[in-house]
Amino acid sequence: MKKKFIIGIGGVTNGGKTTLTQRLIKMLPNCCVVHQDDFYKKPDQIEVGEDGFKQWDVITALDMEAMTNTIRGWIENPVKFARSHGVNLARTDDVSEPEEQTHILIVEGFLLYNYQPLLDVFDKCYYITIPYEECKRRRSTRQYTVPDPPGLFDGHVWPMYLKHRTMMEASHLTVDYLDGLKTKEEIYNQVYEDIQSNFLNRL
Ligand SMILES: Nc1ncnc2c1ncn2[C@@H]1O[C@H](COP(=O)(O)OP(=O)(O)O)[C@@H](O)[C@H]1O
Ligand SMILES: NC(=O)c1ccc[n+]([C@@H]2O[C@H](COP(=O)(O)O)[C@@H](O)[C@H]2O)c1
Repeated sequence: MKKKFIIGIGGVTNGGKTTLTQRLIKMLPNCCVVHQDDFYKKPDQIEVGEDGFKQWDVITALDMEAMTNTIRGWIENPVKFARSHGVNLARTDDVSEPEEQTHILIVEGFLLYNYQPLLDVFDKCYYITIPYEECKRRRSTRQYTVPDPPGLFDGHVWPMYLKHRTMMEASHLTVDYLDGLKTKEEIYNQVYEDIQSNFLNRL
């Protein structure tokens, strides 16, 4: 029986991916996380488009090879990965050895399903959506390491989101959509129960 599961939490910027991920990793056993944002290239390596904006919301702004290698490291040895990332493993006195237990990796990011080499690693693909107005409102209060210049949301962020979502939908990947307008609690409960019934109760 398979005992390693990779769960993607993708979706629009400010949809609530990180919020959901933080709650899940607290509650799921033997659960590690990879954040796509950690693989951003340095600001001076980000291309400037014809529109004058730095192109932050495209796949080439991220070191996807490094991210793929990190995920492959977890696949090869989730116990070693967990230990080296300070993740507590389930106690071994009343269950099996760590190597025999179920391990979960959550991969979180806004462009998860637009990089071909990673598409087949996911056992489950969630995708959080929120409408334009709510996204723009949440984004306006968000502090990134590099602040958004005026006009970036309408000129780059939102159009790139629509473009990448259309590309994902054309890829025939099976995606479970999550309504990011629901409360944090509702979204968490929905996903937690889904993971429990799909991956944990079946073992
Ligand atoms: N379900 C929700 N309802 C209302 N606000 C939310 C919800 N989930 C997240 N937020 C808020 O939206 C902002 C972005 O959340 P975050 O989890 O960082 O999104 P992402 O990782 O998708 O960019 C934060 O201020 C967070 O508190
Ligand atoms: N983490 C960074 O270094 C950085 C810098 C500039 C913009 N961003 C923004 O981060 C967004 C993606 O992250 P979220 O899905 O967490 O919002 C993109 O829309 C991008 O414009 C991130």
